[in-house]
Amino acid sequence: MSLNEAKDLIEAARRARENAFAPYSNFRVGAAVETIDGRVFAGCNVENATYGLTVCAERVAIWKAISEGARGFRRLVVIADTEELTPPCGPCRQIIWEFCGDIEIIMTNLGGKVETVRAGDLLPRAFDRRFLTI
Ligand SMILES: O=c1ccn([C@H]2C[C@H](O)[C@@H](CO)O2)c(=O)[nH]1
Ligand SMILES: [Zn+2]
Repeated sequence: MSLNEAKDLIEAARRARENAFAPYSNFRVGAAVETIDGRVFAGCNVENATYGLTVCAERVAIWKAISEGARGFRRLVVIADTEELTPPCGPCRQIIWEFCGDIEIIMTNLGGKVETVRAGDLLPRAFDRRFLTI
């Protein structure tokens, strides 16, 4: 992966972040996932007055992709306005593992700082379908 190649994906996440519905936390997040065949699906966090119903940007992006029939992902971008780059939360790590496996996760901020990490490093020894021997 070259960061240059990821420019469009980062831009998609940055644009999605502008749609964040975050009146409660004021913490705006964007995400974008790229399929193996090059399609991009982006999402933002969507909060709710019942706080626990809030959905993160990463899950919105992935569920948009899945609901459009996309399968097989290459990389995922998450963008927020933090100096220490914002990683996916615990529930999102599980969802990323379910649909994307050991994908490359690109974390970035509005200033252009970028770090990459693999999903498997964020969620070691994950529970997944391999354990469901039904
Ligand atoms: O990786 C993250 C971390 C947090 N949030 C959202 C959830 C909530 O709306 C707000 C504060 O946690 O940020 C995301 O969308 N993605
Ligand atoms: Zn999350």
